[in-house]
Amino acid sequence: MATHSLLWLLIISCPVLFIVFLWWIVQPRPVKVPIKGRHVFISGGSSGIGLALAHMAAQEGARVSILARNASRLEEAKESVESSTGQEIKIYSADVRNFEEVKKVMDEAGPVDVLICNQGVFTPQEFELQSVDTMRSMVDINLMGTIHLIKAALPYMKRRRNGPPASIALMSSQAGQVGVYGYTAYSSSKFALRGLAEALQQELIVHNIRVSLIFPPDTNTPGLVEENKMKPEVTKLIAASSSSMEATEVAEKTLNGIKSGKFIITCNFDGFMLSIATAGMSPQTSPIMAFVEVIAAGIVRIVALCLLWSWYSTVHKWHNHQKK
Ligand SMILES: NC(=O)C1=CN([C@@H]2O[C@H](COP(=O)(O)OP(=O)(O)OC[C@H]3O[C@@H](n4cnc5c(N)ncnc54)[C@H](OP(=O)(O)O)[C@@H]3O)[C@@H](O)[C@H]2O)C=CC1
Ligand SMILES: CCCCCCCCCCCCCCCC(=O)[C@@H](N)CO
Repeated sequence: MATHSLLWLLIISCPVLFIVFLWWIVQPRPVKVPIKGRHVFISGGSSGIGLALAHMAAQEGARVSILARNASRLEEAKESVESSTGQEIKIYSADVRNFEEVKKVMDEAGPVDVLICNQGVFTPQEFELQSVDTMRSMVDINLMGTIHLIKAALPYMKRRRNGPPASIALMSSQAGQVGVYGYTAYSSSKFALRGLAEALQQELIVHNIRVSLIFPPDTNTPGLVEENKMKPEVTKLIAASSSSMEATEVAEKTLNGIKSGKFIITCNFDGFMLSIATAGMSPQTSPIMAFVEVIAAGIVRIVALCLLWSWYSTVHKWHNHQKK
């Protein structure tokens, strides 16, 4: 009897002690990043996920600025956000590829509290068929554009002295966690954001700035409608491994993740599994999530290997079908 209860005590106390240990070591420490009354700057805010974010942030009482190239789409976005939320928002027309333009915008917009680098372009195509120019535009807009935005906004963000933490959020993709057929250039540009975010968080922690990385699945946006017109069949089949979402749902996950100071922000259950499979050396602020990552690692790796097996079967089947 006594050994029985001792055994139970051990079984229960081991995980509890382990969680306490994780709670003690996780870095950066968990924080809250308030949105209300703060300056939220969203690039690519005139369409899709960015526009949904602008609506939501304005609804929550943030001072919202959005940036994109096309001036008339910016005007439309401004009208729609203002009429539905009653909050005034600022619009800026610039191409993120041009650092001088971006810098001018940031000088004019004033200090940003929450910078959401969401602009992005995606053209899926087999590597051998895709032109170097198309590839370069994805890397330039998705990666260099993000670097330009942060570079221009950071000096002002760092000048904040006290007050709640600031935040820099980068819109990656599930194709930034796993390479996917047809996304050679796009996946490169989105994987790169992870390295950027991990290194940047180490540099900015002392300035009380939190970095977040968002990994959405296929999301119903004007961008996706365009993308689907030329998506290779194999890319469609593989991307269907994760269920698709609405822009408002992704925006909600994003904003909640930013407010909780999360480093990795996942959007659906598949994305949650993917984040465990690719936890790597990314920071984890939540001791519970750290616990789940450790306990589930082995089994999730098996699931990942099975999924890869099915993806490779798809590729082979398609290849054989094409040869016929
Ligand atoms: N939709 C999806 O399935 C998924 C999307 N994502 C990512 O989410 C983000 C938003 O995607 P989504 O809402 O679908 O995209 P949309 O195509 O609907 O919107 C893209 C936005 O980015 C702006 N933009 C594009 N290029 C530039 C540029 N050079 N300079 C400034 N602004 C630019 C566009 O405005 P304009 O053209 O006027 O400049 C527009 O506001 C992207 O980073 C994308 O990679 C991630 C996973 C899935
Ligand atoms: C271990 C368990 C794994 C769970 C399932 C993982 C499924 C991964 C599917 C990847 C799909 C990539 C979609 C990219 C969307 C995107 O960015 C484009 N629409 C362009 O915007």
